Amino acid sequence: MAKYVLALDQGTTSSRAIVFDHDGAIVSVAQQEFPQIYPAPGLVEHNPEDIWSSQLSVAQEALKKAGASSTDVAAIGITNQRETAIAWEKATGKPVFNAIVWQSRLTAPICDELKTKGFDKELRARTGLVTDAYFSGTKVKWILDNVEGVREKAERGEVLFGNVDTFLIWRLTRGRVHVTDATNASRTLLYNIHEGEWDDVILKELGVPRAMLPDVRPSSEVYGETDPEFFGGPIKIAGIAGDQQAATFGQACFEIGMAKNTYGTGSFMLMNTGSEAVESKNGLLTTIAWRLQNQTTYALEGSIFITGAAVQWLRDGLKAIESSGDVEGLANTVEDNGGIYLVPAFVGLGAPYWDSYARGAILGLTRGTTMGHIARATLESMCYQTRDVLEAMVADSGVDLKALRVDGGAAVNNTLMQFQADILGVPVQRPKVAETTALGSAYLAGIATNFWGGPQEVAAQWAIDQTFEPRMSKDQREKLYKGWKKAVERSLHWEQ
Ligand SMILES: Nc1ncnc2c1ncn2[C@@H]1O[C@H](COP(=O)(O)OP(=O)(O)O)[C@@H](O)[C@H]1O
Ligand SMILES: O=P(O)(O)OC[C@H](O)CO
Repeated sequence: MAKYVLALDQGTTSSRAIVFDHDGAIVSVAQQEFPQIYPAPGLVEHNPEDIWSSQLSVAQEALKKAGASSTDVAAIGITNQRETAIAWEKATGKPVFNAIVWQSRLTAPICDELKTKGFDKELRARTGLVTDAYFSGTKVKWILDNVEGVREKAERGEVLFGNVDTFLIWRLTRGRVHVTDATNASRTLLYNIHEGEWDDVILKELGVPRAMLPDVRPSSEVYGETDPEFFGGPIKIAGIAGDQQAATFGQACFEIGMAKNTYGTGSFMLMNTGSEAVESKNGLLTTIAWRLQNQTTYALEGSIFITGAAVQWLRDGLKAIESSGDVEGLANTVEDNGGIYLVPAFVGLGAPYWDSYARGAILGLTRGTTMGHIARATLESMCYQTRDVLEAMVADSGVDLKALRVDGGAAVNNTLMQFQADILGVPVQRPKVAETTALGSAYLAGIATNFWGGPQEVAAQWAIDQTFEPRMSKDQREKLYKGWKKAVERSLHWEQ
């Protein structure tokens, strides 16, 4: 009998594989970073072969560490950096261009044109998304328009498109399965979230041939089996979700009004809005949280492009710290931010500002400023941005958040989590299993293969590691936040 589920978590900076047991506990983990490609300021790409080879190798390593063979594994769940667009030749599986990463501003001019035409309103109504270079649709259009010969082949169905989930499944099944799930589809700017289909009006406007698009399936079902060669025998692929949706599932946010925030490269807050696709009037996205047996659950999302990546910049760019974990000690060399605000608009700003042309800024510098203040301002910027999206979420949903569930690589930072609770005025709950993204995709795969019973079993397994209660006075909280809003103002439209 199968004892485990294997989760493949293909993130922006690393590929991870985690083996979970029936209690939802981690049995083994393997992780590999892979190269980031920055062709020009504001552009970010990955080599799809790096994505594939790192992901396959960590999957094999995680199974080996667990001492597991293919028959020990009930299923594989796939979760992925979302929106990142890949196109490849059907016959050979060979990518026709680099993966254009979600962060890349490459298609900002295409988005400007769509907005000038007024098509942004159609896009918002049909997809729940704003017209921004973040999403896959304009990236696919760019590849079709700029890589020679691709458009003709795509029209004949000889070049296929997929997000990272689709590409990995194509490779794992040796070209037998071309699918995605509703959560990933809802991030493409090509999918009608109300009708549950690729949207012909949008496909026509962007000139994207339907023949190149994957089948859109629920987030939990058996899509196919891995080629026996990879893991010594076939394993069912039975769960797919974009990483932020998978984390929302892994955090057991099953009731309307429950929300989680993930602190990785960027931060993404999702609030469950049930069977209703709530339209945002405050700069958030309406997205699909998951689809189980054709029942769609929606969410409001606040997507923040840079949070943990600003800590990486302190490490790699400024060389102020040796490892990301050192930021906490450096920030604690000072008592407060000393009036410093850092706006990490390195690739523009996402929710709720949606300004591709904003750029990073450090404000309030004096002769007394130390690297400690800058480190503190970096951590605080993660929390202020989260407050920006939480305010929008409360305004859109009418729900007063009782607690925020947190996860992601930076959530281990207690100083950060305490400041987050202080600046929101809401308790912050960190769960025992911090790998909620991988866990969520494991649950989706395990539910499809009867390894787990359903969401109620997931909710029963969720447990708190630590709660951070707000301790700051309201006056102090509002004063600090006012300073942030002023700093953001200064960074907007910088490149225009
Ligand atoms: N102790 C820490 N304090 C603040 N940020 C941290 C800490 N540890 C890691 N990070 C940041 O968290 C991010 C890694 O988180 P992870 O969830 O693995 O990201 P992703 O899935 O986006 O690649 C990095 O950007 C890193 O700088
Ligand atoms: O890879 P992560 O964890 O930074 O997540 C990226 C998001 O899915 C982008 O929308």
